[in-house]
Amino acid sequence: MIIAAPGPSSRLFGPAAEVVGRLLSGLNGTGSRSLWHRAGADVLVQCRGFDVPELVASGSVDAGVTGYDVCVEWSLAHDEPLALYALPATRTSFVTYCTVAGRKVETIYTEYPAITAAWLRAHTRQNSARIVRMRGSTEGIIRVDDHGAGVLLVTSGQTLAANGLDMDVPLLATDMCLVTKASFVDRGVTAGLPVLPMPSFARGGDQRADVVGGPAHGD
Ligand SMILES: O=P(O)(O)OC[C@H]1O[C@H](OP(=O)(O)OP(=O)(O)O)[C@H](O)[C@@H]1O
Repeated sequence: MIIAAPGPSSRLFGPAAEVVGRLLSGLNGTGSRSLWHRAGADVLVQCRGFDVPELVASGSVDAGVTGYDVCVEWSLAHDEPLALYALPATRTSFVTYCTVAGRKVETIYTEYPAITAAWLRAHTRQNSARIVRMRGSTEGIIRVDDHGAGVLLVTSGQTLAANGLDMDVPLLATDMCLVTKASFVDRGVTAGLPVLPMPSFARGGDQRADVVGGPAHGD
């Protein structure tokens, strides 16, 4: 089996290494410059966390470890379900809508355009808002645009506060998860892991802004 996981340049490397070490026994040297490693009959390939869902969906790897947020974003953007499984919590963060109280929001800056669009559709809220895609570090532009809001990752909340963003609504909780194709069957790697559903606003059922379990930021 080939498993993809965030490499040493990723903020998820530490938490991912811990999880992957439990999934694949006999791994060595995962912090070196080598981005592939043998573990008995299995192989670990290291990459950017946000590329893991694509590698899984394409069949290039059998399974991946990355953030639940990244998997949900990929599934919504590609209209393709993936099988997501909860792993032990390492560092839970929240994908959060934020702005400055009282603003008339016209633009939403986000690294989650598909999640943002699904959430807006589910809540028939700010449907006319323009969505501008970013790769992170969105708080500054949100703050200086008088009609700006954002959907971004919040861990401690310190960055929100430091940039004067005082209104926030969590859309979903995120932590590390295991991802496979929906058709993938391997009792070994997924055994005993709870299945993670998509957020309710993306399922078309319960329309509340909910907080569903899962893992961080996939880079
Ligand atoms: O709530 P806090 O604990 O303050 O964390 C939130 C910050 O962390 C993330 O940034 P990251 O460190 O991943 O950098 P990037 O977004 O610029 O890639 C996120 O984009 C926020 O900017």
